[in-house]
Amino acid sequence: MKPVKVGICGLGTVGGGTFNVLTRNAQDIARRAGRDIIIAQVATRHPNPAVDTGNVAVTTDVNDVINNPDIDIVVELIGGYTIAKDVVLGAIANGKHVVTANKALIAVHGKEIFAAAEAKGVSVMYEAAVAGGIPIIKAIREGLAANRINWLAGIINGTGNFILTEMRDKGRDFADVLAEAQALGYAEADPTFDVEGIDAAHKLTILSSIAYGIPLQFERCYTEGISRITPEDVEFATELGYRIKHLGVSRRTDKGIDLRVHPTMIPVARPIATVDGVLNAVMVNGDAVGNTLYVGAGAGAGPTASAVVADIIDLARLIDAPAQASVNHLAFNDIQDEQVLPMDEVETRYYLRIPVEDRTGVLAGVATILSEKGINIEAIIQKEPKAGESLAQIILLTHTVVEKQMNAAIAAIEALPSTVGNITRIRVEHLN
Ligand SMILES: NC(=O)C1=CN([C@@H]2O[C@H](COP(=O)(O)OP(=O)(O)OC[C@H]3O[C@@H](n4cnc5c(N)ncnc54)[C@H](O)[C@@H]3O)[C@@H](O)[C@H]2O)C=CC1
Ligand SMILES: N[C@@H](CC=O)C(=O)O
Ligand code: NA
Repeated sequence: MKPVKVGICGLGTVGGGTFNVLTRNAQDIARRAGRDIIIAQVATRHPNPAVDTGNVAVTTDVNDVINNPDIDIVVELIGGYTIAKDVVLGAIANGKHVVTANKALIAVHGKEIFAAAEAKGVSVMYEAAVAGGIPIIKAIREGLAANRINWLAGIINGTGNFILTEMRDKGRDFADVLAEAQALGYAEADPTFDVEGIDAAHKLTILSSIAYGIPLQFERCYTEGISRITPEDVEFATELGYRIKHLGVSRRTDKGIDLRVHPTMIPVARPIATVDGVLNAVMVNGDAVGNTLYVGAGAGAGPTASAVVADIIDLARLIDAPAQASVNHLAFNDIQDEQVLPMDEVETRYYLRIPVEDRTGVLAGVATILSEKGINIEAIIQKEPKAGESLAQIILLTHTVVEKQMNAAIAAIEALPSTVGNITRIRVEHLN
């Protein structure tokens, strides 16, 4: 059978990994695809010392790849919304299939991109865009296709999980661990995307769309990062039998889809709570299957290339088939607009850390406000001031409460004369 020819745009961490995996595993890949897959051309601004491009044509102009009549599949591994979008739309316009790892592009411009692809009868594949090497898109879109998905929750940013793990296990400094994640090729070009939760929100947007058949709506995803987590909270969480993880959570509720990314305390007994380092993990609950859990490396050259190459193989196998043979870009034929629950309406449990004056009656004052707001306390501890300090801390866990009630309670407790400074709030999920 005629070989399939691939053009790779971007030869950085993921592009380099993709080149190397396609080359190293060429024989097995050909056996799986039913034909040879050949790298016809590469476009990159900078050479990658980890890659020997050998006889493959290398250019600095992506248009050479997009307009190369020999190329069947364009692989976009540049990142960002500008050149990457031109590459993807240009390739589609030229009737080429596309593989991308670019979650920002899919989450924000996916609607336009998929419409263009469908009009041209080509496919855009993006398994690497969510949870790196974990085949989570395939799992939800195909493996769980029989189910009504009730909820999903995941550690979907490798950089963030690596930072939290190193801070907890080795007491390392946030900035120092982030620099290491950048050196290892885990972080985004702009690392605030990792630490402020934007990257995880891109991924949750994509996962939720394919899980529930709703539009991609990144702008409606509540997003909070990990930059304000303190070593103190990590320590108290451990003492209470929890781990702090940066989680993307989406859930079908009577009032709409709950869509949020934020630091989350999870009981240590849940398997996802002990998924550490650059590993990602996604739990998906379907009405027929129950709970399922997927774990693997969420970032880095090899793991991400694993997903990119799997998409290339899927495309190569179906390259002569009619467009209808391919799975829908977002899993459903009809995308239905369901309301995304405003954050104020979300119901969850909470951890609060309240810095207070060290005197009697303070704990009772806090408990009274919570009771007035209808908030039930599950556990409460008062920590004496550390040596040389004057502030005590009240640490508490609540039962489930609506976010707006919790906001009102926090405002009232912060207004008490005995409260000194801001309250830290971390949402708690039991995931069962
Ligand atoms: N690094 C990772 O672990 C993962 C990255 N991704 C996504 O993969 C994509 C690529 O990320 P990385 O490989 O980490 O980035 P990178 O910065 O290592 O590589 C980007 C590559 O694009 C090239 N490039 C930039 N502008 C170009 C232009 N105008 N023309 C031709 N080449 C150009 C650069 O020379 C470089 O080779 C991004 O969308 C990222 O979000 C997805 C999953 C994991
Ligand atoms: N920066 C991302 C890369 C993979 O998507 C991450 O750290 O998860
Ligand atoms: Na994936």
